[in-house]
Amino acid sequence: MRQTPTIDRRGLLLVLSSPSGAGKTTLARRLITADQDISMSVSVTTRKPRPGEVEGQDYYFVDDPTFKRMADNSELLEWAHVFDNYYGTPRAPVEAAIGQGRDMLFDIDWQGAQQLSEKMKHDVVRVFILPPSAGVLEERLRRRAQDAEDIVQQRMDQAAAEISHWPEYDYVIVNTDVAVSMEGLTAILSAERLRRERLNGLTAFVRDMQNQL
Ligand SMILES: Nc1ncnc2c1ncn2[C@@H]1O[C@H](COP(=O)(O)OP(=O)(O)OP(=O)(O)O)[C@@H](O)[C@H]1O
Ligand SMILES: Nc1nc2c(ncn2[C@@H]2O[C@H](COP(=O)(O)O)[C@@H](O)[C@H]2O)c(=O)[nH]1
Repeated sequence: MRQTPTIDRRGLLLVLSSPSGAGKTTLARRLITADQDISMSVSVTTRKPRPGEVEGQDYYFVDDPTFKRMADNSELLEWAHVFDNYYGTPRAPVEAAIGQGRDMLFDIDWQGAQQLSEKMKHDVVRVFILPPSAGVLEERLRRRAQDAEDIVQQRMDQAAAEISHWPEYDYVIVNTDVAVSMEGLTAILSAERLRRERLNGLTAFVRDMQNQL
């Protein structure tokens, strides 16, 4: 059997944003399980853990002074104030992954997506997840049953503002059915991995071939 040659490439940063409850955490978890070549960026947050959330897996849960110190020391690649709490992306794992040609997945809001795009423009692929309707969004927030009523209401109140950022993204997926959304997401990832600009081993590969011709 003929083998496809391996061509070195830069890692990419796949960003998922959406109004709260549209399903990005659900899609992110599935993608991480299905694809061994992408790993999750674990954010730091001052939010309290939800039932079942695991330290170091869902988030690094810290207090306000710790978050401030990390931001002041440039340990965060981006950070934002979202729904009365601070959230940020630790810098070191992202820089290591990119250099080693590994991909990273981000579940961050539009402010984080903007900051990441400014800093690492060509490495970032942005996907906006929309719910099928406002009614379904509210239903999902309630069915998750992990936030108090006032928090669900606050997130619904913010949904229109969040959604207004969709034109800043490279792709948009309407998350009606998880399996169909996953097909879209994996297609995006496969195509983006093949982009010529990311294949930094391509020049050497082609030159070798030309020398053999
Ligand atoms: N396509 C779908 N069909 C039905 N339910 C879904 C779908 N996608 C996600 N859900 C459910 O909707 C709820 C919210 O999903 P999830 O927590 O993934 O949203 P999120 O966008 O990550 O929210 P947040 O921004 O608050 O973290 C969960 O209970 C999840 O199981
Ligand atoms: N800018 C950033 N936004 C982040 C980060 N981690 C999560 N988030 C976003 O916050 C809201 C709320 O999340 P929840 O877990 O409390 O429901 C959601 O939109 C996330 O995408 C981050 O590091 N930076």
